[in-house]
Amino acid sequence: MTRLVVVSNRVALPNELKPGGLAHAMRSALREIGGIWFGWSGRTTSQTASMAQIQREGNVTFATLDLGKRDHEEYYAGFANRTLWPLFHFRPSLVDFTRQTWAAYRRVNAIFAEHLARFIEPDDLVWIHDYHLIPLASLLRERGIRARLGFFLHTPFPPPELLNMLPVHRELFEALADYDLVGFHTADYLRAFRDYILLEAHGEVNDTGVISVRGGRRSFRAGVFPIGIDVPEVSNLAAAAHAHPGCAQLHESLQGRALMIGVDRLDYSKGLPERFRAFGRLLEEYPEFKRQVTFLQIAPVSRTEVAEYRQLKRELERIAGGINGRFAEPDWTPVRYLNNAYPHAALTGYYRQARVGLVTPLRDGMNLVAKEYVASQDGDDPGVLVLSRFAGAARQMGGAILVNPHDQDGMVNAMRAAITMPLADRRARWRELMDGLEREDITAWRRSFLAALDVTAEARDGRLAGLAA
Ligand SMILES: O=P(O)(O)OC[C@H]1O[C@H](O[C@H]2O[C@H](CO)[C@@H](O)[C@H](O)[C@H]2O)[C@H](O)[C@@H](O)[C@@H]1O
Ligand SMILES: O=c1ccn([C@@H]2O[C@H](COP(=O)(O)OP(=O)(O)O)[C@@H](O)[C@H]2O)c(=O)[nH]1
Repeated sequence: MTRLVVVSNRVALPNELKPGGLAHAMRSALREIGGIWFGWSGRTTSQTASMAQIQREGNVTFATLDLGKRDHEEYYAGFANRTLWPLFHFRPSLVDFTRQTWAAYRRVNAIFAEHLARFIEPDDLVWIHDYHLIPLASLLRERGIRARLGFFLHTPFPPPELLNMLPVHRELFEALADYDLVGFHTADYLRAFRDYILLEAHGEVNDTGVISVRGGRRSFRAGVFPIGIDVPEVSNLAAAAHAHPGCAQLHESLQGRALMIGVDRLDYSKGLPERFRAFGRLLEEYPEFKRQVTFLQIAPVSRTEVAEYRQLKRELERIAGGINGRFAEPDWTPVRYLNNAYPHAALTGYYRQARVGLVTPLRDGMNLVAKEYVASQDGDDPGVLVLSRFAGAARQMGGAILVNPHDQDGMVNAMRAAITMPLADRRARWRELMDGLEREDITAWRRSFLAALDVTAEARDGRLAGLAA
């Protein structure tokens, strides 16, 4: 029987609240069909564990590993989040490359491969996620694993001119060819990947999308699979959220003022300083919004092991304090800035109360908050989404007001247009956006990727059988 084995650095263990789109998305996908989820436990110990811990919830088995302090620091906080994350988010000046963290990245991937190889069966579909685990297919193949291996990248994939700044780019990116299928959120990322293969890996892409490398000895596929959300689940939570005490308190505290909301991990890719400054400019240029609009930014801390994330936290405290110091009045605080994480039962209710959803990253693989905001609205009186053109979600969500977060005037105009948009326009935009969310939801994402992986590997086995005959 075919089993699904999901592998990711971040695992959403039962009853754990962990902000981050990948964990939320995989939780919904696995709950639907069951399977095994393997990854880091989220705990660091003195030494990386020699045994995976197993726990079960319904039809999902979680197998997780504690990472040693040094492995975690060099692999997760080091190569994954100080080298690859800024590189994939078009921030070369933040890229910090060392041979030491590169070695740790390969070491931890080899540990993952060693554990996984023990329980992968030949008929399994193995779905590996994100930039933490790029070398895993090669390491599993070296250990004799013949099962179907798929990889999905949740971040952007930048053009080759950026990627080739990484001293080890060939070794790292050519390893993607050992998967049967490589998936991206958008056609832009796929194009950049194909360009990389043509220019740097001397590969070829044929008319049917098959990519061949290593002088034609290895072929695989790559495709576009935009991640979605569980629309009815989010909509139902939002509709029921008025009963949630936190939602009722928020409603009362607004005293009829319009709410603008942002919900993001505290990450420099999310464009938070730009968003805060644009809100300050809005109040300066359009004083009629003073006392009429409140901006709530939920920004749970993230990756605090990395210095840039700690600096960003200080910067946002300074900007929010500056805006409040300048514009606040005894009974109105323009910016409410929170570092706590909230469960979906509360978040969906906050989204529903917000006249405007601000999702303005400088770069983002997809951005699920944009989709959750729309699915949480009341269709009779929906809010308006202001969305960065640099989020993968912008490729599917043309019904939002699209902005360039580097353009402060444009951001101010977009905020103003969103707050004042007439009901008929809000309804029309919302309907268009909801149609898209329902068409390309979490189930469609999971099904289309796994169906393509099934076909791809069958084709590969056919070729291998043909070669052997
Ligand atoms: O695991 P963390 O280091 O705490 O970070 C959380 C996740 O952040 C990134 O999420 C991405 O996946 C989302 C779903 O596809 C997508 O919408 C978003 O644009 C991405 O940023 C990261 O890629 C994950 O690996 C992390 O788990
Ligand atoms: O306090 C919070 C903040 C965020 N999230 C969730 O974290 C995910 C963020 O995913 P997104 O794709 O927007 O960005 P990422 O953090 O993965 O880069 C979304 O499902 C949010 O609802 C959450 O549950 N609680």
